[in-house]
Amino acid sequence: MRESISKIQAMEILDSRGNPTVEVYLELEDGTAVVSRVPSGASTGAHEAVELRDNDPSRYGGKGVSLAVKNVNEVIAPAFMGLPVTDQRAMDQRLVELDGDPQKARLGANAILGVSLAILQAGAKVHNQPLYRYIGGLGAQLLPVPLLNVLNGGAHADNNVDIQEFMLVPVGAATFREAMRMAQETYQMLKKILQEKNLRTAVGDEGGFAPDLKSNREALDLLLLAMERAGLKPGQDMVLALDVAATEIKQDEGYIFEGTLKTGTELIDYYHQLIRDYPIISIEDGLAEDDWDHWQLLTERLGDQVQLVGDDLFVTNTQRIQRGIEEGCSNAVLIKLNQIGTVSETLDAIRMTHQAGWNAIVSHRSGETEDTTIADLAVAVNGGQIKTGAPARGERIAKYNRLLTIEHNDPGLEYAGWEAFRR
Ligand SMILES: O=C(O)[C@@H](CO)OP(=O)(O)O
Ligand SMILES: [Mg+2]
Repeated sequence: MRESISKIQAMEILDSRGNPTVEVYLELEDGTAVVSRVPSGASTGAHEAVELRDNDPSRYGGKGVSLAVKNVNEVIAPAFMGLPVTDQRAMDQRLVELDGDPQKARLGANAILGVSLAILQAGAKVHNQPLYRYIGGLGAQLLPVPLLNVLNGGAHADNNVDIQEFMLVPVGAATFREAMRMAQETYQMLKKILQEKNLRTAVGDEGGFAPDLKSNREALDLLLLAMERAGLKPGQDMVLALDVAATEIKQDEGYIFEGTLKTGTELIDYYHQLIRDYPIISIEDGLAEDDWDHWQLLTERLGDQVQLVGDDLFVTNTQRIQRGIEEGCSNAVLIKLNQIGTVSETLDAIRMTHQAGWNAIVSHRSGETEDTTIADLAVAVNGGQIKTGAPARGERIAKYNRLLTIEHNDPGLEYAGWEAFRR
């Protein structure tokens, strides 16, 4: 059969941080060939599927992925020869069973995801459809609002700012193209303002600037200034989103925030004041991955005023999302393919999230490649939002360019705009 797999071959390549990651080449009987590349996080959650690294200090300081590559070539490839790529769910199920470990620790989620993504791409080619149509069918109608990380702190930068990501959200644009122009002009203006103030314009892992600042509020003030000087109205044309990545600042007794130890409740008070003072539409990981009680309190207090996104809390895992829905923890889920390891399980996580009336935000990792699958995924599931870094650096731009192309080629799609936040 022409859609049967005739070759799967993995190799070690490098991600945007220069760390090794997995690339998978897959070929069908009829010669159709595809390549997938796997991303990698830095502020990873403890409950994520396992990214298999070699732990051999003589290669890449122990970060090599030759074991994961070997697992693809020697374990997965032989088990998939001759199988058709068009039943994604069956293929993913087979991958999950072949591994057998709930966290995919045996073969590695990086090995498994590489194959799952390659199968997805090959399936789209067999059907002669763009990836977003193949995944989403005729239901795919929305171009996502980009959440652009333009100022970095935390684990993604070498500065003294403790919120990991400050993001621009161009909700007021009429099209995706206009959203990118607004974001790009604000990003360039921010650079100019930093230069005027003699602040560093070095960038963090996702392309956002990483200046040393006195406080998180100073960062927010700079962003508002940049918007205004770019001719935009904060709160109308553009709003802000944060990823606190609070798991990274969690200690046994509380959270180390702005130099002092704070309780979960004090952090919630802080966010409350922050959303009164700034046009913030979304706060991700405001609390740590296992602090369910404070997540519940946060949602009770602020859930009707702001989007509260669980990233490390849920790790794209339906068991954890289910608990969050039952206990009223957050009202949105960050979606990362490599946190769970297969395309089908990722789609299940999105479906569960949407069924609860919550938002699903498709996201990159801080370590990325030129793979653009997440751009198509965001369109396919009508997620309405995508988080994929600054409007700079090739590996982030690749996703934005893919969305510009999709918009250009398919005038039937609509930019989500404010609607994305009114689920
Ligand atoms: O925390 C996050 O949301 C991500 C992506 O921005 O970072 P990392 O990939 O390092 O987990
Ligand atoms: Mg996060």
